[in-house]
Amino acid sequence: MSRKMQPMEDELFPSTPGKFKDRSNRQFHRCFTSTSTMFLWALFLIALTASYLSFHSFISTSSKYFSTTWGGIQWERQVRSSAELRRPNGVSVLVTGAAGFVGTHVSLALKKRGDGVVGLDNFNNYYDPLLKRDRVKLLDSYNIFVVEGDLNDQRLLEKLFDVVAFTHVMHLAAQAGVRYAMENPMSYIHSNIAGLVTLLETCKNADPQPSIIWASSSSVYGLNEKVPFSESDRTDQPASLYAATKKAGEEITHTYNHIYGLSMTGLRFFTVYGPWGRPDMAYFSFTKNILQGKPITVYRGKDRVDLARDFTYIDDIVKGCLGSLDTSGKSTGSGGKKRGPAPYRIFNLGNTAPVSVPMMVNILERQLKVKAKKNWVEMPGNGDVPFTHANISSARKEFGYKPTTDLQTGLRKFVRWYLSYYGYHQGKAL
Ligand SMILES: O=C(O)[C@H]1O[C@H](OP(=O)(O)OP(=O)(O)OC[C@H]2O[C@@H](n3ccc(=O)[nH]c3=O)[C@H](O)[C@@H]2O)[C@H](O)[C@@H](O)[C@H]1O
Repeated sequence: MSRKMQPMEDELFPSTPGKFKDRSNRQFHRCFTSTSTMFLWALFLIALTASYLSFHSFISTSSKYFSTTWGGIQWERQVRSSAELRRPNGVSVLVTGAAGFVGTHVSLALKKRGDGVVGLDNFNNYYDPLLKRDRVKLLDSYNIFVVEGDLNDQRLLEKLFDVVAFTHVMHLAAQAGVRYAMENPMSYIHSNIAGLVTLLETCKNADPQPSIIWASSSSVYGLNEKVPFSESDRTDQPASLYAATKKAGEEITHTYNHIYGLSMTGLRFFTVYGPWGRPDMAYFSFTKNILQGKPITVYRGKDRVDLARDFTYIDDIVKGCLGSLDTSGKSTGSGGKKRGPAPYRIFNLGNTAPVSVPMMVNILERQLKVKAKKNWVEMPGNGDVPFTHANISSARKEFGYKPTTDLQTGLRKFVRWYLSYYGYHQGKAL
């Protein structure tokens, strides 16, 4: 090694100064040539490494969100069969978030009246994915096919529109939960902003364009103090990132309505509850804890003021979803071009009868015949609002929306479902 190195050292540091210039010139060229070659090689290696890394991160990001399980003749057959109409003038609906709480109920209701339904869900683990799988088993028994995939997978969305000319999209997929936004803010951007835009991009290009009905939220009213909340009230003071993404959704859908002629209906749901509900919500987690003899945390406002919600039963919400779908009016564009103005609507879907959280706990205690162990805690500043109360006159006028289930009746149905789903043995819910 050292012997091989010797000549090169000699060349670089000549022992005869007089010959230095000549040799150094030649050497300079050779040196320059080899430096530039090395430089090019280094560049090449850097580029190679960078492209490997970005490809690797693309693959891992994609595999996190995009499932490759879709496609193929059998898959297309399932999609088509699920979308088949079984009534004259039926509609074919793509339901996003079909394995979710509201998505499951709406899919069933559409199918039962003879409409074609195809579901889409990414089965994320925000809460127990087993519950989602069980909901899908129920849907499957009604021949509703739920495609596993992410809203941000535009190729999948385009494929679905290639296979079925959906007349409507019932867009219920979202990152839900008000307080979780502090833990995982980016999941809200991924689903409620990026996912929404990907869906709208696909819908705007579809020919024919579908009409879109989608889930906004009562949380957009944020710190609004005027009661009951009307659609024309202020919605520029969100109290959580969740609320902010839903409000952004209302603005984004307006843009697509304005530029591309997509018919848009946003539904502001008020604390929806019922059988097959979301385990992260208070009425659900309280039930679990009460049955297991564990304490529950009940938030209170300043000066020990009770918090209140306009709890709305799932069957009433389903009626509101179908009513708004049936009156949604057509999109006017095609191939990404608007041909005329299309409907842009926003509706509150609430119960118009707020109930305090301690009262909700009280009803649960009576239904479960178990006393709750309550920890009273001042409402942390984590996105909650003190109360919600819907004015539903717009929805009533447009499509006869009229909620009929009070909290007591609705919670009785929920508790019956909960006990049959999770089982109840020797005083312990499983
Ligand atoms: O209408 C909506 O648009 C939203 O409704 C729902 O949000 P919220 O109305 O906040 O429901 P939820 O979490 O059940 O808390 C209910 C009450 O219990 C209180 N609460 C909550 C948890 C707890 O441990 N203790 C407690 O007192 C809490 O302070 C609150 O007063 C959906 O989750 C949300 O995704 C969105 O759809």
